[in-house]
Amino acid sequence: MFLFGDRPFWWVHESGYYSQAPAQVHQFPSSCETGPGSPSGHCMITGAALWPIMTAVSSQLATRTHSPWVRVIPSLAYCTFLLAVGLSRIFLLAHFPHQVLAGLITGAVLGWLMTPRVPMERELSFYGLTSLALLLGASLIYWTLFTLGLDLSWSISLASKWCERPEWVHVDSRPFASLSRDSGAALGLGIALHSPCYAQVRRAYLGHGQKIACLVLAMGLLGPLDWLGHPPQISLFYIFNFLKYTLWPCLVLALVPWVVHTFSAQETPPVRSS
Ligand SMILES: O=P(O)(O)OC[C@H]1O[C@@H](O)[C@H](O)[C@@H](O)[C@@H]1O
Repeated sequence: MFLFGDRPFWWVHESGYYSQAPAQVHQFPSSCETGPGSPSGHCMITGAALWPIMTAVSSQLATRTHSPWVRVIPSLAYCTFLLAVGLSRIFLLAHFPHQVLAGLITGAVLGWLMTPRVPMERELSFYGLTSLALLLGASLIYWTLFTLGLDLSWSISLASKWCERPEWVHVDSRPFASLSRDSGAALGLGIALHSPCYAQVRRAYLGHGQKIACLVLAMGLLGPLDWLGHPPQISLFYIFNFLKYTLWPCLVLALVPWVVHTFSAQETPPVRSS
């Protein structure tokens, strides 16, 4: 039940503490999150996702510099950025401070635990089954609790009720949107890692210029792809969301590097052997 925290933007109205003198709260387009408040998803996901980057940069610096001050820069940047994310979540009334703290700690622990365990060498069936287990497991828990009288969508109703503007209640903040995203990404990771494009690029060496080209091309493709796939019907949205996030790892890990590698290999004149 501790995962069911209220968010401040609806709690001020629902708690009854301010029934005598109604509180005026200022909301923002990103205040109206529809999931439960505890722990903060932004802090947790950002903390977990940046952990491997922070540790990789730290170890690079450790091998290249002897200054202990330089080596702590990645950790300081990590903490400062997360602090900013956490403060912004509180400022927006999306969270109470303890929910942000719980998100920060959970994110760092997840990053620390999962970084050495990224499944890169597993069979495609492993990724497919992981995706299926996520989808079926969460749906089963949802419908079982729903049948027992516990509606896990309670937070969507409260967010919709107390959000200042209906257009600020984003459908992609719903818990099932996260589920379709994560299960799609798990499947996409497997497809990408087992694709012929990835098999070619993993043996190739990409120079700095090619890496920058990959980044630019990936950003250029992911932007429009993110914009697509917002059908008004909720079940269609989940299906589109799943497909979109299945495609993302395929683009980023396999297709884009393959295109850049193939294209730039044609541009580079072959090295003559003496
Ligand atoms: O709990 P917060 O900080 O408002 O973050 C909510 C977000 O948390 C993320 O974990 C989810 O993937 C998003 O879909 C969701 O919008």
